[in-house]
Amino acid sequence: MKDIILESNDLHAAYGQSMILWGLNFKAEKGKVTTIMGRNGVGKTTLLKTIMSLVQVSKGTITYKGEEIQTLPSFKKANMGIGYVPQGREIIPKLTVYENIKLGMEALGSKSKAKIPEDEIYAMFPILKDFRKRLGGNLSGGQQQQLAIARVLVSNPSLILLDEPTEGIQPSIAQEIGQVLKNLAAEKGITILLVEQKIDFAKQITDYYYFMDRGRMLMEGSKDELDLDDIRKYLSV
Ligand SMILES: Nc1ncnc2c1ncn2[C@@H]1O[C@H](COP(=O)(O)OP(=O)(O)OP(=O)(O)O)[C@@H](O)[C@H]1O
Repeated sequence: MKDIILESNDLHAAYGQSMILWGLNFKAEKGKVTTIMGRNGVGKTTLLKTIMSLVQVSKGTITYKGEEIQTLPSFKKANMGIGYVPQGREIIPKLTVYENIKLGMEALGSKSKAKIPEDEIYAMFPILKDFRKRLGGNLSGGQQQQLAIARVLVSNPSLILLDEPTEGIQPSIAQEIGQVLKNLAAEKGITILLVEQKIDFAKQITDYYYFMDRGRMLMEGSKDELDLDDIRKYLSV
């Protein structure tokens, strides 16, 4: 049987009176990359925010490692091993690269040790080692994205949610980031839930796809089942 880490059932979420997620069902399997695609404004970011309790669930459930988590606060979810890399990265511009990474470690508390130590992080993203003392705000978009992933990694996640990590970054860095994410899933068993609009990036790393439309899942399938040309057409309509 597949080892499902995260699952939603009949998930509804709204901003005030405006319902955005309308009974959404999906699953993310352990150690796999699950990608949610869909046109602008269909609710992809809202879904990740709802998983993190930044938007409240109005109906339905979210289950993480067999436990219902839809009513838990964000910090608790972070402590349970759910890492979130939001759109726009949200690194602290006035702190150095090292200090930004340290913030991720501090989230663990003094007793725990990062399972992925700093050395390993620097091996994944060598540029962060070179720029350890540089201010976060002085990094390029791609370097900031790498830093945001590094910061989440030192907090020992079992699951990482990423919101359009390739937005506004050059293709060669996007490819490097894709390779790191793929390795984290395949070698460390970390589950990746990715929101992405760029099909060429998604194709590089995805095991299973979902396509969202107006707050519902419209289509799903494994990388072998889906015809990516059809998807391309659908996304560009
Ligand atoms: N804070 C908010 N308050 C009210 N409505 C919002 C808020 N944030 C987003 N929305 C609306 O919710 C809908 C879904 O937005 P969301 O950002 O989740 O879509 P998305 O699929 O991630 O799109 P994009 O790719 O453009 O980020 C949109 O109609 C958007 O205008």
